[in-house]
Amino acid sequence: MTSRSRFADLTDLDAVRVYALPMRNRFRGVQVRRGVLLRGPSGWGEFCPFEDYADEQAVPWLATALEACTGSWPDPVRGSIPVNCTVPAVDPGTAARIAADSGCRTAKVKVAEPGQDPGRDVERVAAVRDALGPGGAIRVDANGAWDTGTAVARIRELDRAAGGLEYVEQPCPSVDELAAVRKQVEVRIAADESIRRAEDPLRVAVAGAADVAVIKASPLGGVRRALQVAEASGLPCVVSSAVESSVGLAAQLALAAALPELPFACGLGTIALLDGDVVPDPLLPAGGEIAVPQRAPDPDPARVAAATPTAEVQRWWLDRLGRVHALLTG
Ligand SMILES: O=C(O)CCC(=O)C1=CC=C[C@@H](O)[C@@H]1C(=O)O
Ligand SMILES: [Mg+2]
Repeated sequence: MTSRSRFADLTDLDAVRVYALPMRNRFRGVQVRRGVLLRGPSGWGEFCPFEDYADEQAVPWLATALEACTGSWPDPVRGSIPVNCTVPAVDPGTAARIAADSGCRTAKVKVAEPGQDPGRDVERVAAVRDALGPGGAIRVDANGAWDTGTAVARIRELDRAAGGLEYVEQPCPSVDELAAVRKQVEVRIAADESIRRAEDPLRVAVAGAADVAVIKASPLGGVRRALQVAEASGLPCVVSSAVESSVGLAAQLALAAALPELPFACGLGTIALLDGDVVPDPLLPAGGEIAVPQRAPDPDPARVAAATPTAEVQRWWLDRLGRVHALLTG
């Protein structure tokens, strides 16, 4: 890919559409997911850094969107991706329903939600185990909320409630804390927030901080970059989404499809978290797997029109896109 195609002039894009899709349950403090769909010579891409991210942090997200709409993805080595369903920090009944309705054999359960009692995590995990039955796999994600002592205690408790956890994602904020926790528990540790730059997975591996690397194309600057990072890490990788529409999710599926090894289900069953989509055939799992599309699906104009936010919100996103593009190309 040439640098010209990767960092296209924004005026080369022939469509730029801001969307806003409500979430079925609050997730990561977000109730409405927003972003921008971009159409270029190779199709559609999506720019959707979370709204609390600084412009600098959003730069690799734009590189990912431009790779999709002006460049290309690596060849896939598999045609479908096993995925987990994602269970937000909801009540046990809702958690069980999400897991059962998904048809997935693996569930990722959010825990350590700020302001929630830890007993709620135990109930949620137990309800998901009941819904999945003994053959399913359960992983939990604490988003770095615990100190090491709390992590060790909670992981043991949640491992019992789950009847065995597959892994715990980012129990503590720092790499050193992950390494310390990993020495004290039997459950595998996965690093997510600790992997945001190309050199991070290696740092995590060298520190003995994780058994699994969670890889996301957007913060790493695209499918090709993320693939290189994954291969350099030497760790088994799980590809996880950024809770995009199906347009952006296609890039994450392309990454999962191109990894030489894929020993775990990926965190790509996230369209179910959104109430709606911008494409006619959302990239939802069937039988716990998502078929890999050859390119991002085309948004449907009527759905995009229905998801178009206020003029003020559109302006905010277009201004952000312009600033981030200037940083990317500057
Ligand atoms: O991995 C999944 O099952 C879904 C994606 C997911 O959980 C996340 C996507 C985007 C932001 C994150 O807070 C969150 C995560 O921490 O992994
Ligand atoms: Mg995570």
